[in-house]
Amino acid sequence: MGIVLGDNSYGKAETRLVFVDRAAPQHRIVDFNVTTALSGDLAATHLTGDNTDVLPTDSQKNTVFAFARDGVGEPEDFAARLARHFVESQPAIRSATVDIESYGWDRMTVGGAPAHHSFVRAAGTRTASVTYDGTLSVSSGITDLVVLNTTGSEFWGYPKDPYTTLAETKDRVLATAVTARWRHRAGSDWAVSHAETLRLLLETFAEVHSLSLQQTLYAMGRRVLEEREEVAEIRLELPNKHHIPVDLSPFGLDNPGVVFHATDRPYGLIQATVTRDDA
Ligand SMILES: O=c1[nH]c(=O)c2[nH]c(=O)[nH]c2[nH]1
Repeated sequence: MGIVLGDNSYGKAETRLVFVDRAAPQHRIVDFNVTTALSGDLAATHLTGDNTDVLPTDSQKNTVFAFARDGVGEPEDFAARLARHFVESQPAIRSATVDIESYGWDRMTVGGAPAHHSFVRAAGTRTASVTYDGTLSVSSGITDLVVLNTTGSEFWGYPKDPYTTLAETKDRVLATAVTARWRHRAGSDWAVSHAETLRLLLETFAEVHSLSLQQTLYAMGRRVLEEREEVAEIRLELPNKHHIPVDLSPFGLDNPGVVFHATDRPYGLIQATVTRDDA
């Protein structure tokens, strides 16, 4: 029986980096969660414990902070800088992936004026994932973006087997927490590309009259590919955050679509990649 080492990588997960830009009286902040993953000729450490080629994960964490000294810019650019650095400075490293979660902070309004140094956490988390192995591949995304339509959603026409109890509906609450990740086929202004893609995802969620969350998902992905030519493909993961109408008849009350039980588990999970047929 032969035993061999398969795919492997190593890095520092979840380095929490906060950068405060004090250049103007109105401060700005960047709040990242950075994960590095390096791979290459790393058999020696696995097989014999020879660490000649193992840049410590502690050094990787330190690099994240050192590279932030003069500003970090867009998450895609910061991830690319780091990924390139690890491959170009470490002979054994062939490929580096840097994942960043970027938490948004909105400036507070205090006494009707924009605050100088006070912020409130924004909804949703922007994500970027960059791999450098001689060429750069860049994906951007969003996670934990919770959205809800109070109407404009139906679900009916499904098969009924002996275990089906779900009532068909022509009007339900549709809610989800969007996780989306899209691969770029060309570089672009990352901030604009992200803001516009997010706008398209949200607008489509709001505008589509939904016969299923699957239909909504596909429409969201399709709209992004139609309007953002820099995007090669997009993957969406949409948990169906069920809102179940409560039967109030035991209390002698009707419920004309006003009282719901928002359940958190279990939840339907709808996932798909929407791609170009030339991607
Ligand atoms: O939009 C939906 N898709 C499903 O596949 C499904 N299944 C279910 O129970 N409710 C729903 N809703």
